[in-house]
Amino acid sequence: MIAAIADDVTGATDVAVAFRRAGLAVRLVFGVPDDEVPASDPGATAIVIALKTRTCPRSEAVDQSLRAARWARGRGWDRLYVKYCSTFDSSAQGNIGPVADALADLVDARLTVVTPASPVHDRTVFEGLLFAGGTLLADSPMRHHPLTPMTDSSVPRLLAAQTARTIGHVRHRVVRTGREGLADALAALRSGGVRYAVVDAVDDADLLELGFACRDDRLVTGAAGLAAGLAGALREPGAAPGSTDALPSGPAAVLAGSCSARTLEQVAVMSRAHPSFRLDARRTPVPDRLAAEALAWFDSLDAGRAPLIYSSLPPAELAVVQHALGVQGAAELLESAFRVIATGLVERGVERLVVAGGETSGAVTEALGLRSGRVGAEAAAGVPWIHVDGAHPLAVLLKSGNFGPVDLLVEASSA
Ligand SMILES: Nc1ncnc2c1ncn2[C@@H]1O[C@H](COP(=O)(O)OP(=O)(O)OP(=O)(O)O)[C@@H](O)[C@H]1O
Ligand SMILES: O=C(O)[C@@H](O)C(=O)CO
Repeated sequence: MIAAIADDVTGATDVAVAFRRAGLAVRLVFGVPDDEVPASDPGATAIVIALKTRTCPRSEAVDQSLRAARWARGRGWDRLYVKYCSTFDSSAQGNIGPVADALADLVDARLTVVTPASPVHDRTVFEGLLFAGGTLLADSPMRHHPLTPMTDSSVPRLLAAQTARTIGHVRHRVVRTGREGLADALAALRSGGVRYAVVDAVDDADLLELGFACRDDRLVTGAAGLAAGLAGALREPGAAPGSTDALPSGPAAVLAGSCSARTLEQVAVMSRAHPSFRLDARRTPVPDRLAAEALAWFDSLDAGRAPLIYSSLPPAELAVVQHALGVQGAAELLESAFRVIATGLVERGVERLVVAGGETSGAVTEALGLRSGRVGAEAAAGVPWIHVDGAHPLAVLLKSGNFGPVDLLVEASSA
């Protein structure tokens, strides 16, 4: 019924569980699917394709998104949902605008809805301004993001930097009139030649009405909030199916490559009570050596509490590393190290792997060669366990940088 293409892996698990909560049976696929990936499980009503296209070069993001969209449409998934971050993480180059432009052309969409609102995560849009945790985005900790610092809160303005197409706005007072008023407002924009409608939304009720207003669109874009609204508008009444898989009983480990404010708190809590190892990219600026140090440390541990390996740093210290190694250089070095570490941990028998950060999770899932998974229980809002299909038991918890309570890493790795 609906195929979501997510620009990072933690976002994919967030949207997958939002669909599931709203009553759709979901399949999660990692990377651009190929012919070996089954088009769906019998009875699946949603498929989520997890890409790593948030910060890659624009042409690559467009190419991968188009290939994923063609794969989905060729297999009967006729509605596309582009999932970006609820904090609209992107740069002036994209990739939200270029990907949306390309997919709109693919499906011949005249007007496409845009709203990053995700009330379950306290992200709201009012008068076109994006709020995170009740604060304007540009005043929130997102202004310090290592790769996509967000220093403007206006969604129309952020989008306008990324597309040449006309952008309109639907104000909250119109949203509050409900699905018919919204449909009229969208129709008026469409007939005026507007290509993107940024729509205000402050709660789930707004997003459900918007879901009804755009339920017949071939392309819709948003974060997990509108995905839930759309799923609510599309689903047949009935029970919400969910994976009943038990978590594997083998050892757990945590990898944190996110420098987001919430991850920093979670790392601080976990490192007080669990063995922890910080990846120091400046001291050891060679990924394989950095990974070897971490794995040697892991090998020296006695069995006991789950270990934490992290690179998370607060903004001032992060700036020092980025100054020394370059923004991309530091990110690539650490992501490469996390790839080797994750593979080493699974080879050493880790069966439950918790990963903090979308880029980091993308690197880890690629390195582990994960292809698809079933969406399991939610450890926190928007953070479900994913039971990976494969020869060995493995469950991964891919946590968005700012999601989850402060004890999430401890709780998840003790589960
Ligand atoms: N100490 C560090 N110095 C420089 N870069 C770092 C450091 N630690 C992590 N990074 C890089 O910062 C980026 C963090 O992005 P990531 O997507 O993993 O986290 P996030 O943005 O907080 O998560 P999400 O996208 O799920 O909200 C990664 O590319 C990572 O390699
Ligand atoms: O929408 C969000 O905030 C998350 O799903 C995400 O994309 C973080 O990377």
